Amino acid sequence: MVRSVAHLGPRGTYSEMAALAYIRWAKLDTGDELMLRAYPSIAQALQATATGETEVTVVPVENSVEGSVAITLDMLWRLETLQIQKALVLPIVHAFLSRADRMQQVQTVYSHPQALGQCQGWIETQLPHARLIPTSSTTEALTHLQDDVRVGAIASEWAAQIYQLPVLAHAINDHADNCTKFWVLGRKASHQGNQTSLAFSLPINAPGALLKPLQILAAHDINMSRIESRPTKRSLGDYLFFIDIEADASLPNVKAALQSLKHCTETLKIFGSYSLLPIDNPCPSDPTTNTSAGAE
Ligand SMILES: O=C(O)C(=O)C[C@]1(C(=O)O)C=C[C@@H](O)C=C1
Repeated sequence: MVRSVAHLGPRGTYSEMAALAYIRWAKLDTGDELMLRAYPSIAQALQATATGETEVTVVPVENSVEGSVAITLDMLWRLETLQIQKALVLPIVHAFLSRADRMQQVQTVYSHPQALGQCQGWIETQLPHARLIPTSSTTEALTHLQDDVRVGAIASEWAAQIYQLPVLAHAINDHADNCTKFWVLGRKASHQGNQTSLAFSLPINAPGALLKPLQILAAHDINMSRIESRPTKRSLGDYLFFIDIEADASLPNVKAALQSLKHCTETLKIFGSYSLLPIDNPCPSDPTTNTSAGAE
C-alpha cells in the first residue's frame, strides 16, 4: 500500500507546502517515499490518519497573527489515537490573485478565514468596500476566480504558479514575520523531542482548579511555551486546556509531573514528545511537481 501524507487541499495550499517539506525530510532521514493525499477539510485529513487510510497528516495548529486553529485542537482531543510526531514552522507570504487589471474593479475577495485575518489591514486599505467570503482553503478560493474581473482571492504565489493565475499584489500579509506552525500527526508516538503537548479537562469549576496543574509544572521546573483554552462543549464556561511544554516526556521530572497531573485533572491526554523540523526552502521549486496519491 502507498504510504501517504494527508493534508488540506486542493493542490497548492500552505498545508501542502508543509506536507511536502515533511516528505522531503522523511526521504532524507529514513529513505521513506511518501505520497501527498489532499482532503477537503482539516477534520477529514485527521480522520484519514486516525482510521489508517494515511500514514500521517500535516495540519496547521497555530499562526503568529491569528492564533490557534480551533478545528485541529478540537479534533486532536476527540480522536483518541493521534500522536504528534514532528512540528514545523512555515513563513506564510500571501499574494492577491485576480484577473482584474486594477484593484478598483474587485468587489469580492475569497480566501480561508485565517488568510483573510492575516491580511485584514491590507484589505481595509486596498479594498475597503469588498465583500469577504470565507472558503475551506486558500486554493479552494481560486475556483471562484474564473474569468470574473470583479473577483479576487488570497493564496500563495506558489498556488498562482500552479493554477497559472495573475498576481495583482504580493506579500500582502499585515506582518512581515507571519508564520504558521504545523503538526505532523500519526498513530505512532515519536518518543523523542524537546517539546511535549498535552491537554486536560478539570474535575470542578472552582477557584484554583487550573492553578493546581500549573503549580505542578512549575514545581517540577517545567517551562510552558503555550497555553490555550477550548470549550469542552458541555456547558458555557467549561474549558479544556491545551499546554505545550519545553521538555521531553521521558525525563524523570516530566514523568513525575505527568503522574501528578492525573490527580488534579478530569481527563488528561498526552499527545507525545517531538522536535521541530528545520525548513530551508518552504516553496517547492517546480510548481508542476505533484507527488499526489489523490483523494479529492
Ligand atoms: O488554506 C490553506 O492554504 C491552508 O493550508 C490552511 C491555513 C490555516 O488553516 O491556517 C494554513 C496556513 C495559513 O495560516 C493559512 C491557512
